[in-house]
Amino acid sequence: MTTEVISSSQAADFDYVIVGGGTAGCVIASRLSEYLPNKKILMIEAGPSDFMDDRVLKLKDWLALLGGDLDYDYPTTEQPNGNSYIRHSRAKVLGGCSSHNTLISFRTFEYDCQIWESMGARGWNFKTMMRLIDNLRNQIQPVHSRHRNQVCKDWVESCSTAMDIPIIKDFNQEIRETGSLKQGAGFFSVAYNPDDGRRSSASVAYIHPILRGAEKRPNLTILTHAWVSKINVSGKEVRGVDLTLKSGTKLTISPRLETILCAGAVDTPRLMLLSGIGPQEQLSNLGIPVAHDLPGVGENLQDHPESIIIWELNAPIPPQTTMDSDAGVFLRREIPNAATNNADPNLNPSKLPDGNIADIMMHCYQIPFCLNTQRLGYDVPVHAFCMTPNIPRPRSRGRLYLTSADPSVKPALDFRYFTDPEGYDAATIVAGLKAARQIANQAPFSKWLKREVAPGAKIKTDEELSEYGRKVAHTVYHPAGTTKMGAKSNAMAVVDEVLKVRGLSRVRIADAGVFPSMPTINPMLTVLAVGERAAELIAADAGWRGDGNPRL
Ligand SMILES: Cc1cc2nc3c(=O)[nH]c(=O)nc-3n(C[C@H](O)[C@H](O)[C@H](O)COP(=O)(O)OP(=O)(O)OC[C@H]3O[C@@H](n4cnc5c(N)ncnc54)[C@H](O)[C@@H]3O)c2cc1C
Repeated sequence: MTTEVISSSQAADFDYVIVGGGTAGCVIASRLSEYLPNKKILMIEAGPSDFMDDRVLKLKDWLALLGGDLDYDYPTTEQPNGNSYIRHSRAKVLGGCSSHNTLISFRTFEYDCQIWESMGARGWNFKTMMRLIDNLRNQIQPVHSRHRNQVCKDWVESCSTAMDIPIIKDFNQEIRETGSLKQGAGFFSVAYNPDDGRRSSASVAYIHPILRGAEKRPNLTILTHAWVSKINVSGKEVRGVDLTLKSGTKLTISPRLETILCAGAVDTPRLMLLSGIGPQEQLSNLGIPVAHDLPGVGENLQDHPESIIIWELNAPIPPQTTMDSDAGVFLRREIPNAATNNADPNLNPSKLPDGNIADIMMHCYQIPFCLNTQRLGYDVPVHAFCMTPNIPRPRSRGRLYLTSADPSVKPALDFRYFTDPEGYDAATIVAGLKAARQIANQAPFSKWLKREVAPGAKIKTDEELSEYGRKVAHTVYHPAGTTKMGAKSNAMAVVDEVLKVRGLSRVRIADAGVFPSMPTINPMLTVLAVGERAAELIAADAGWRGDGNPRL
């Protein structure tokens, strides 16, 4: 079972402490306790357990969790080129964001692995990523036929006809076999149980078997409702963390071996900065004593921005669905290998050619997802269908920073959306909106549509589409990169290729923050793979010799 209480005598009895029982944290807790049965592991989660909690477990109800009591709900700073009203949901519950996301599951592309390696993430190659993803415990499969409604099926068919692209039966099989996705449309693969519609989140797949007693892990303690407020640094060594239990009791945990930070791309850098680990100038200006000057903490903030185009339907959407966003389309806008012309050395330092892999992606939403259009005065149709073009490999880079030493003040998230000097990000959104209209004009999908609600027929030129597209821009909820992995020579890297924090001993980071750059696809499987690899690396340092598979 999970617990909300540990005593001060227990506090000194752990070998490893995992901060954050989220997507990567759950993988690491499960694997480390399996690989190292003689080591004691504590995982600390700020939120409650999701075990037997159908509010969380029923995938279709995901939207109801956003903005509620299980959401940290981070605002963004003013975005002069984009939308300043975006709220970034981050889950506060066991399983982290995999407990409130849509569980769309894509394998990492080979190209993204090559970019990572070119940025100093040695060993994070495609072969290794595929091995790690093969090893995941989540139940992942294409949306079941019983969850495919006719509107969505017609949409996929129209994507294929209008754009002259194939229908892909299994996106992940395609990535596994060819290394990427080029143009194509199809139903997503989703981490869920098609029989009961429940999530196969990180906690369900990795922790629930332990909570049910189906797997015995006497060496693992899962502490919920406990907030980690400080990483304790002595000299150049991390000694552990301070935390507050649900009861209000404060404890210091000093693991014998390592502290592993898995609080996510927002809360890991936030905790590091509040603990004095980060850019010296920022910390000194706020009066936070500097424990370790590390300039990259909070920098390199990335996301998948998306925009939206909305139609009113002339009939209600049939009820079959997994979570109202069951299918998607991948397109290619630029000429082959255009990425080699990218002048920014921080984005593609080795000028790696991108062939003709997808550079536009679109989800469909079978609900009125009108939160950003309504503010501009557009109406909200009862029966709606939305397409949300996003930027798979965005070029704008932002930063996360503290504005106060007060730990209750949320950090500033400045994504700097649509600020890349070449205007690549904005152009991708315009191309996506135009493609969406082409698809909407194509039968059989076109037969379902009554009218375009937003932006509406009056918005036509590229300039108009760009302005609209950026004003109503939203997030696919994929912040990453704020504690990036990189080569020793890169002063802005926060962790090395084995996830150890630069210049400090006995501490690693394993969450979406370590991504050197954003993978082309929705990132959850890549985060789970980071968790799997972190567990292998940590266990190997403690003498684990693996399961007989070669470690690349
Ligand atoms: C609404 C939404 C929809 C998404 N949909 C998809 C999708 O369909 N497919 C996809 O691939 N990706 C999706 N994503 C992105 C994906 O879910 C995340 O990238 C991924 O889950 C992040 O994992 P993580 O381990 O980095 O962090 P998290 O999963 O966020 O884990 C961090 C954990 O740390 C805990 N924590 C934080 N601070 C502290 C502290 N100080 N003390 C103790 N505990 C702390 C948190 O409570 C949380 O449980 C979505 C995200 C959101 C928000």
